[in-house]
Amino acid sequence: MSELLKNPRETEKVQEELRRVFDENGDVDESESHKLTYLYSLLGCCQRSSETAPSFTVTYSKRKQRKMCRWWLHQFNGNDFEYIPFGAGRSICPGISFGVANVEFFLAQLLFHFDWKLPNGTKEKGIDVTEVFGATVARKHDLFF
Ligand code: HEM
Repeated sequence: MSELLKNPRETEKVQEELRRVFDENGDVDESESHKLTYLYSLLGCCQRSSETAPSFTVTYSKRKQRKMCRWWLHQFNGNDFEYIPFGAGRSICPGISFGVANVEFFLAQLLFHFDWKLPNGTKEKGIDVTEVFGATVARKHDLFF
């Protein structure tokens, strides 16, 4: 939501897609979700640039346990670790489908039914996207709109 508010042109494009696909239906459901290519691309970008789960991938060697920062792994191009918002390997998130479906559906509903505006003359550049790290990554300051 923060990224979309910072990029109104992208918001318009994704709303156009959603409203075109679900025009007849009048509401968002799973029936046509395979047609939401722009929404999926945006979600992919956001998951890559702003991770939800800052946990560390733990790898084991014979003698020691090594912790490998997954944000750092995101900087790798051209191998299997370039996109791992749900982790990888044996401890990969088992809730991927449930998690993705909920994020997509919730966001798609809000975009379909509402036009998002920043309050009180706030400019896109004024949105503070500072994050704090814990069990999950969260905004440091609440997002009001
Ligand atoms: C968009 C939503 C979600 C994101 C971004 C996410 C991300 C992650 C990440 C990064 C890990 C660590 C993987 C690793 O250590 O390599 C993880 C683990 C895990 N996730 Fe998720 N997750 C999401 C939703 C869910 C949901 C909905 C459930 C359960 C219903 C779930 C259950 C778990 C469990 C049980 C683990 C531990 C797996 C293990 O250590 O064997 N997650 N998740």
